[in-house]
Amino acid sequence: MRILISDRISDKGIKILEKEFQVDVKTGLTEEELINEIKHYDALIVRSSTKVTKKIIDSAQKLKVIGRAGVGVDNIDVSAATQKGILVVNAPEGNTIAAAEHTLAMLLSLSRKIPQASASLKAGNWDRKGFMGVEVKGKILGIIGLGRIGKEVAKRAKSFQMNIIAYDPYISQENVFKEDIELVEFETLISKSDFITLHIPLTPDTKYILGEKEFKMMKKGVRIINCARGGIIDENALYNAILDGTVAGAALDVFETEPPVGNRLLELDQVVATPHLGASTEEAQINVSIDVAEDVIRALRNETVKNAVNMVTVKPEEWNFLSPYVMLSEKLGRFYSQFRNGRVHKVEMIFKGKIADTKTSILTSAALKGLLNVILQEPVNLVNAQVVAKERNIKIIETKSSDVEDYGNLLILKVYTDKGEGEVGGTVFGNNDQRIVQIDEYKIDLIPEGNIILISHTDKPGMIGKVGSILGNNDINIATMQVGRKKPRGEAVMALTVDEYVNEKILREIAEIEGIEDLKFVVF
Ligand SMILES: NC(=O)C1=CN([C@@H]2O[C@H](COP(=O)(O)OP(=O)(O)OC[C@H]3O[C@@H](n4cnc5c(N)ncnc54)[C@H](O)[C@@H]3O)[C@@H](O)[C@H]2O)C=CC1
Ligand SMILES: O=C(O)C(=O)COP(=O)(O)O
Repeated sequence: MRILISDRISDKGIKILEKEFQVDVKTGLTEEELINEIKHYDALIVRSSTKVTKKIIDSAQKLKVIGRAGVGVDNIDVSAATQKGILVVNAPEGNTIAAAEHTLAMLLSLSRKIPQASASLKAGNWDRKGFMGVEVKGKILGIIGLGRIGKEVAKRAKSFQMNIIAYDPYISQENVFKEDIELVEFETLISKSDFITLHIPLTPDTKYILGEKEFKMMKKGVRIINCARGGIIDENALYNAILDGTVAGAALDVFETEPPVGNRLLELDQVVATPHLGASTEEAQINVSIDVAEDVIRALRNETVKNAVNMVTVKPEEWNFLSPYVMLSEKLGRFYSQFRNGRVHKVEMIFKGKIADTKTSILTSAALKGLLNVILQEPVNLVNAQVVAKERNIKIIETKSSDVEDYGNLLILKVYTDKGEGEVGGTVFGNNDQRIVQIDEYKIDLIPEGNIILISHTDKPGMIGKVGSILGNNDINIATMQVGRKKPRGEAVMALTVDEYVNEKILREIAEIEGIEDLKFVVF
């Protein structure tokens, strides 16, 4: 397998990848060049410079994973990747401290005008009046986005005796000590803060979170720090707010367009700027390079990854328990679509027992993967299964109950089609002994492996013998045989596991036995 690295990352990660894969580092590629290159690769690793567009993703032929050596994935068309079943992973922890420290450096640069003073001195001046600063002690620092970086910024700002307020709609006050950080509404934050720093991702929701209206609500003399993403601040509105004196200064590490060629903000004395250096420390670059390399390897080996962006993440301990159920769910789907026809409009996954308290969404994806892969031409995997199903107007529902009936854990895949509904249920015995234990209302005990002949028939003497002799005459060896029935001599289901592939002619011969209503050959 081949890996393309299209932005500069630390050698440490590259060395890990090279132990197992062919790695090519090609930086500075245009979109056109990347469209041509991507066809040959199983994995792509980027930082923020490469824009992984839909065109690039659509040109990929065997791409399985896109790795982001850093946090923000706004440069990757994640929904195009999901659609195509390509996993996106990032490395969100390795550069937290670097970004937080850079933010503090920017805060102090801004309050003490260090870059301007340094440039003046180097230009031959000795100006001690022109660079009067302000202290940060006792000032209100408003943090927008209290995630990994926002929290580290808060800790450090606290040691400067700043008063910290924060806005993050996804965090509640119980998660932070009120003495350290007071969570407030957005309007309160922007109107009360002396310094505002942003630590949110760029998404359609956060685009221009600070614009003309917000700058009008701010305290006169507020200072703004953006070490998160260009595009979360409306740069024109910021420019005007600096000119009209509302904003005393801004420290910007990121820009709407990078590099920020012709950006008027860079002409202003009140602006301190760095070229997207938040994550640029030796330590952070080693961390993210190793983290992304390890996750890309896991993805290429089909193992569970640590930092999936477009799939549910499962911790290794949880994965040990879940993985046999993931395999079973896929088999339930594969089984169902081979023994029933009809246009599917709803899929219900029913979870009973302890399994109901786990990340069931991955099990639902696995069942859909099994079900849809038999029906569709396009490859369906755990990344795109739910998206593909929804695109086909298949309603997906999950029903959970902690009730334990006959089995410790039971998964039932119930499928609703234009020809009626049907279900198949399974469980796992011991560590990884997967079984199908229910087909519609029939109880059964079937190992979902190999080739299975599934026969709906009337239960009466001689049926098993007749089926067995046709198979015997054709040199087909029966490995196991099961009958599920509601009552003696009523409707029943017979499941035969056979060692050989059974051709159409033999299946037709069996189907003609009197009392057999339906017959399907299922291959796992
Ligand atoms: N300048 C640089 O080199 C770097 C920039 N970054 C940027 O910093 C961002 C934050 O990184 P982390 O703290 O690691 O991410 P994170 O995911 O730990 O934190 C983001 C926080 O933003 C919050 N949030 C989301 N939408 C919000 C909204 N509308 N209003 C307020 N809060 C909102 C989330 O609840 C979360 O707590 C990244 O997305 C990336 O764009 C990250 C690393 C380096
Ligand atoms: O991790 C992030 O989100 C960053 O912005 C760092 O970007 P970079 O990898 O330095 O291009």
